[in-house]
Amino acid sequence: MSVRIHELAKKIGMDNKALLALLKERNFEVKSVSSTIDNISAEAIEQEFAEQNPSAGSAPLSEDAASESPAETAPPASGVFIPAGVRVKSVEDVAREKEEAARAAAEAKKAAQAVAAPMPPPPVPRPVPAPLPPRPVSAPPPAPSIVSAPKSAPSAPPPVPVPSVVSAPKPPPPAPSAPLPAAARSFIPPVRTAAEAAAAAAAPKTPPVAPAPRPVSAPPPPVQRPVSAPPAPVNRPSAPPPPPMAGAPKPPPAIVSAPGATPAIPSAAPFSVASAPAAEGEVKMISMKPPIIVRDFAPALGLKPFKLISELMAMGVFASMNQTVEETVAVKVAEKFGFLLEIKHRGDAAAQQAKLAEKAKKKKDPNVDDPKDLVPRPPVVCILGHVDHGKTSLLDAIRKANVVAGEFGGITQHIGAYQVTRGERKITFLDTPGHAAFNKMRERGASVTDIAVLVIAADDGFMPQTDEALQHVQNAKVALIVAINKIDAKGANIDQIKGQMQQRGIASEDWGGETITVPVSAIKGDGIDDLLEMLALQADVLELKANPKAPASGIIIESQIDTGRGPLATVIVQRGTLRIGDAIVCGQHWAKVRAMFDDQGNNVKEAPPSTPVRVIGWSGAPDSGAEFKSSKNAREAENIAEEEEDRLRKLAAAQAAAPKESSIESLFANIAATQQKTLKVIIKTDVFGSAEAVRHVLESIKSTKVTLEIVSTDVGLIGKNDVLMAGTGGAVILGFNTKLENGVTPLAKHHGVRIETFNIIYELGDKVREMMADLLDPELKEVKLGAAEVRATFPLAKGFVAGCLVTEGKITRNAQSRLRRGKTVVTEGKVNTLKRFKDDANEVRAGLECGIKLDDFNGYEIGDIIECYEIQKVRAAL
Ligand SMILES: Nc1nc2c(ncn2[C@@H]2O[C@H](COP(=O)(O)OP(=O)(O)OP(=O)(O)O)[C@@H](O)[C@H]2O)c(=O)[nH]1
Repeated sequence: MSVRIHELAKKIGMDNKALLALLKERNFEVKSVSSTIDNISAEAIEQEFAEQNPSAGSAPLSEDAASESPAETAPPASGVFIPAGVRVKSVEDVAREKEEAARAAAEAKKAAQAVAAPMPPPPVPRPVPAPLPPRPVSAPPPAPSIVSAPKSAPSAPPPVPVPSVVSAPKPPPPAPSAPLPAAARSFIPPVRTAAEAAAAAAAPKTPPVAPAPRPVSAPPPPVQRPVSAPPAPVNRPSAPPPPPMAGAPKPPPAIVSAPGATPAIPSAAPFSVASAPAAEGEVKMISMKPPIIVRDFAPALGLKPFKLISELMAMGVFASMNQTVEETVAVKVAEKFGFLLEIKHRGDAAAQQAKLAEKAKKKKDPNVDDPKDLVPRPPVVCILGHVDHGKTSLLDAIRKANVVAGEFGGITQHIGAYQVTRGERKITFLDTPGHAAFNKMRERGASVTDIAVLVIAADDGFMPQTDEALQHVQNAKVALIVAINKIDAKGANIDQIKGQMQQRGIASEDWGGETITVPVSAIKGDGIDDLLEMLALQADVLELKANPKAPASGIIIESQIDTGRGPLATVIVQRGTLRIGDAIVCGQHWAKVRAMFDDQGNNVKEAPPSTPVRVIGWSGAPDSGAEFKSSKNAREAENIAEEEEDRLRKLAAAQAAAPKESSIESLFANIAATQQKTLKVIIKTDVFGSAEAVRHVLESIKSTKVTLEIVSTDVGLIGKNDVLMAGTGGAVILGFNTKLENGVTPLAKHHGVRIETFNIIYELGDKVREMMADLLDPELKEVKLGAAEVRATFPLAKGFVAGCLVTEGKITRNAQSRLRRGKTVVTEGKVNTLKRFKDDANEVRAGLECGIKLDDFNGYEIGDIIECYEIQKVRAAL
């Protein structure tokens, strides 16, 4: 058993995403809020939340938590709610810890180097090496008091209690940006070079007075963090004074000031000084433009050029003052001196400038929304799947499950786009046909949606259109939810479907994949709520937003010409709000929105993002799948549409006028084409999508013998103009889901125009195939009638006659025949004479004897076979 994250979140009253973040931090393998965790963990979390005091702040803290400063227990910036008693490391914590560990390692290394320095002196007894408390949780000392400690450093021996300060377990402050007084910084380990070493040497003699450290152990104030030193400093007291310094202790101040002032490094000790900042964790950045010339590079590192040259020589690189240093070498040298060298190539700057320009451009671009204008919008969900797998039934069930189902009338079949309300949320659905011919519609559906629901019948499994729909979904890169429908049906096998899903790389969540899979029964209504919940959840994850204030734009889902209302189109608004009176343009068509209707036929005045509406007022039926955009006014929209029409016309003319390939082959091909039989058709359909589907079916009919020419495709009733056009061009009119205008039938009869109408797409395809085949000359086919074996020969006055026994079928007078001797055909001709005894016969059947004489042949031999056949004409295949 497992529990989905969103379910658990609901139970414990926590935000989905917050819980997801919390679980991720706890190393649960969860990807989305629809992922699951095991029952036991879920219960533990539930319990944990149940036990906790509602106010996290007042909850009794665990030992760990209690040890944290208030800042640590506060909810992280991510907004993730962390219950009391639950210690969760924030990202910053983790980063800080890492940084700290790295620093500690560096220090340890340094200390080790110091120990290994020339002539390591005998280990100095550590004054207060004392066992360091693991986590001096007990409040850190107030910052100022600590700061005061180092202040005394230059004049007085280093305070012995340093270790205790150092021992402060708390990592360094999360925000290093917190200004740390220079004196305080000098307190940090690396500072401890000459002066400190000397002081350390003296330290054992000095009693651990430590006025400064005391405050460290002082109670509460949380300020202590910044000062808390890295763990390594434990070595500090034992660090021996460097021998050369022993005699002449150098005043530490120069070093103390190192963090701030880079170049002011005594050339005599470039290494120690230069490395100071790095040791303090303050890696200094130098940025230089190539080429890096020794003369410029040295001052940047705070070195005299000759020093840099000798340093380079030590690395095997010989360069003079004016010579350039290779970038990789320069970086290494910089690192050696505690700097991070950033080389600014010109390309980088150019790219940066280009980026800035792009940003500026975007700012001005009216097509780019200001994030503050974006508001959540309903998801657009497309239902896809194989024919008859229950897409429409599922949509019906969803509409019934809709909480305002009572408000809905019957399904408005044609619009194909619906909006349902669930609780306070709206979801927009697009229904797509499952038949192969409607591929374009499915592709369009998938491409304009946010989430695709792939419906698979549990008793049928993946079928060709299921795979095709899946392909569309994957191409469109939209979120996928699989609805295994018909789970109530006999033979339903959910596991088999899940297996098929796995084979296709979309394994179901409970099979270790990521695809949300919901078993449903559209007929019984089972699982519909789960499906809606998953859709809502997925929409949450996608964080869909749009700008309702922008000029309206969107996609044409379907268009048609309605008798009475003229061209109308179902559109989905994707951006902005479409209002009555708006001027919109789509390709070569434009509209001043006269009226808009929702999926139930109600008048609507405005359509915000993700709303499907039917728009009336178009100049023509726009292409499905095309994008529409708002214009300033109707005139501008008309102009744009006209320009587009003009452009398309010119393009077509240019294509027609383009020089054709002229070669002998193309000449013969052209001659063959003119001689080839052609079936011309005019397509009329109810909606644009059907026209596409019919075209698709017709284009899929392949024949080398007959060409199919689609003269025109249009939506609407079959009218007189269509008949006249068909009469002139010798075309056939194919109507799909449409009717004939009054007076069309007699006109068609008069002009000899054939009109065929269909409601089922594959019937249309079959009929067109037939019509194409009818144009071909019939094929001749030999049909065997029977055979007879020659048993004797009889002389006649003129020639011979063969005495035969009919062995199969029948022998017919005047039928075509051939005489075989073994495998050789000796002669072919008609059966001239056929006699039964002495009488003429028209046909003699198998098992009877007869006399046969073939046209102009007398050479019969016993054993010859006479075969009788006829030639029939059959319809040629395409
Ligand atoms: N037993 C059972 N039958 C169902 C279920 N859902 C749909 N059907 C039946 O499946 C058949 C096809 O349903 P439709 O909803 O028309 O299928 P469709 O996928 O929309 O079909 P097209 O639009 O032609 O692609 C109908 O006879 C439905 O009654 C279900 O959950 N259980």
